[in-house]
Amino acid sequence: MSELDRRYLQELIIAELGVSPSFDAELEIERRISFLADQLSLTGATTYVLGISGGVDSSTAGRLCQLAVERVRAGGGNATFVAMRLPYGVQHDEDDAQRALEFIRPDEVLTVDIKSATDAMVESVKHSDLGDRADFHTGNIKARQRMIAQYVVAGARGGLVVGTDHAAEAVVGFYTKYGDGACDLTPLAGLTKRRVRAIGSQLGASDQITGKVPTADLESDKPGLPDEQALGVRYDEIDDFLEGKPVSDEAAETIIGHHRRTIHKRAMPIAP
Ligand SMILES: Nc1ncnc2c1ncn2[C@@H]1O[C@H](COP(=O)(O)OP(=O)(O)OC[C@H]2O[C@@H]([n+]3cccc(C(=O)O)c3)[C@H](O)[C@@H]2O)[C@@H](O)[C@H]1O
Ligand SMILES: Nc1ncnc2c1ncn2[C@@H]1O[C@H](COP(=O)(O)OP(=O)(O)OP(=O)(O)O)[C@@H](O)[C@H]1O
Ligand SMILES: [Mg+2]
Repeated sequence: MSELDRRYLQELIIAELGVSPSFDAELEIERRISFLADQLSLTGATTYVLGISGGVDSSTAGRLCQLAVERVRAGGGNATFVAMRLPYGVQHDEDDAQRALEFIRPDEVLTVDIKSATDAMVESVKHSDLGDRADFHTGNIKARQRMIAQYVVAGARGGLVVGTDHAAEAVVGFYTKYGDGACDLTPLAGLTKRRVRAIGSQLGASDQITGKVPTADLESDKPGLPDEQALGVRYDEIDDFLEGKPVSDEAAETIIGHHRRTIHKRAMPIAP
């Protein structure tokens, strides 16, 4: 691909994902809290539901949700934030998840262990050929079990499920389709990873939270596998690409390759 073609594609992707050329953490916090508060009155929902893993994305989105529901209540409205802990058995970095909850100070914490549901599904499909990546596919079952748990709570409480997708994940399609990719609204949309960290930090998250190595943590064989290792590209490079800065040929090709292979995840289902 020529330099000019690549540059053009970069601009198209930046526009597709709505990454802003400038960034002010305070302004973005205000804009996103207002968005979350407004959506409750617009939809008639009274509850936000979000899984809290201990990672920076859910910590930041969770705090924004809590601040939004507090704002709605201060205005006389009815709104609650339910933070869900969704471990698969015992989470190896449970301390980080507890630190995230201390930072968020959610109205309610609900814990659902997704292990039995995940294991039951694995057992039920084991007669089908899962090939040599069974642990990888089980990881996607975990993400989808978390989705089910959040949707049942949202359904029962007149709530909406909050997603943590942002531009740096969306561009490479690094999420499970209809798993953590399934949600009703995405308050972090358009942000690069470093901007999510900056917002988290501005909201008062500790360095331990904002500096935590990003991990999907879905594969039992590879606990805490860093996203950057799975993706083959660093978030700093993804962020530079999305902020319109130059990146190495290798990084650009990796990002564009992931983007191309995951177009279907950012689109409606294919129809005739
Ligand atoms: N061209 C096409 N047009 C329409 N649909 C297409 C398609 N190609 C695949 N598909 C469908 O998409 C499916 C594959 O997508 P999907 O099921 O998502 O699975 P896949 O993309 O293979 O795996 C999910 C990836 O996201 C990562 N992840 C997941 C969850 C959370 C996080 C995190 O960062 O926290 C990361 C995970 O580590 C893994 O690398 C196929 O099984 C097929 O059903
Ligand atoms: N163990 C878990 N408990 C509760 N929710 C989870 C868990 N693991 C993942 N999730 C949900 O799935 C989302 C996607 O995970 P992802 O790893 O992208 O985000 P994160 O863990 O918040 O941040 P990071 O990407 O930096 O690790 C999380 O934001 C969270 O809402
Ligand atoms: Mg994570």
